Amino acid sequence: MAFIGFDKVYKIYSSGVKALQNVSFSIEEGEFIFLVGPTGAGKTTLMKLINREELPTSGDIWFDDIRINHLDDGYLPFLRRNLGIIFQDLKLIPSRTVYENLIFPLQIMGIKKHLISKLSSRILAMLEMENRKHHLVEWLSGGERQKLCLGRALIHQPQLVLADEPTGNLDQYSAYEMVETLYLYCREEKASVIVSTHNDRLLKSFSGRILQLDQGHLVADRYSRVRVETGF
Ligand SMILES: Nc1ncnc2c1ncn2[C@@H]1O[C@H](COP(=O)(O)OP(=O)(O)OP(=O)(O)O)[C@@H](O)[C@H]1O
Repeated sequence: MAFIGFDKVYKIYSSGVKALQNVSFSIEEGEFIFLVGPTGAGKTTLMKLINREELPTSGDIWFDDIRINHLDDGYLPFLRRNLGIIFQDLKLIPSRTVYENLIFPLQIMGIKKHLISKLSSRILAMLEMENRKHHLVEWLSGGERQKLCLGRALIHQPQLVLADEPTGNLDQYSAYEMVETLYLYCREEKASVIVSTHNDRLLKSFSGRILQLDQGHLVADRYSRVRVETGF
């Protein structure tokens, strides 16, 4: 059984927009996926279906042997424990510190203080933001906020990471660094990672599977191989 499975999924919003049409694919554990397609192709919708923020109009979605479109709402926190999500609108609390924002998901999960301290130190070191730990998020640059979101998504060591346009406001080097972090996380933790992007240069910098949507249809599913995987 695949780790993630979409089986003939349709998503038609109440406005009548057909955001996804007859989409079927499967993803194995440890796969790194770029999700591409023009504006409005359905990339965010696809991620929201995996996160159970939206339900499909028809078809089934499987996550680790569980048919999540039939999952009782009471089980959603268990589903989301296995997910790390980087949203387009970041969802940080600007009036709180870097540290407070970082550990927020761990507190919700009821993780013990000593483990929170260990996990947060590891992530702050990974982000090279130890000296920003007590800074308010509103003092950070856009790129630093995006880095913090990346850390917050990975801090609980999820099995699946969904990153929706995580490099949107970043310069090319920072975008590369962010995807490289996700790429290494995928390899080291054997986690699956789905990154939606409009940035073609990133596709040329990392080997991986590319799922391409167009007007709600999955129009291509291919692999790209890059000979040298470090540096631009
Ligand atoms: N809540 C909603 N209600 C109605 N229509 C929606 C809703 N969310 C998205 N849509 C529509 O569904 C289609 C797919 O949107 P989606 O955000 O999934 O595309 P996308 O590929 O992520 O686009 P972008 O690259 O611009 O972020 C678009 O036509 C969009 O306007």
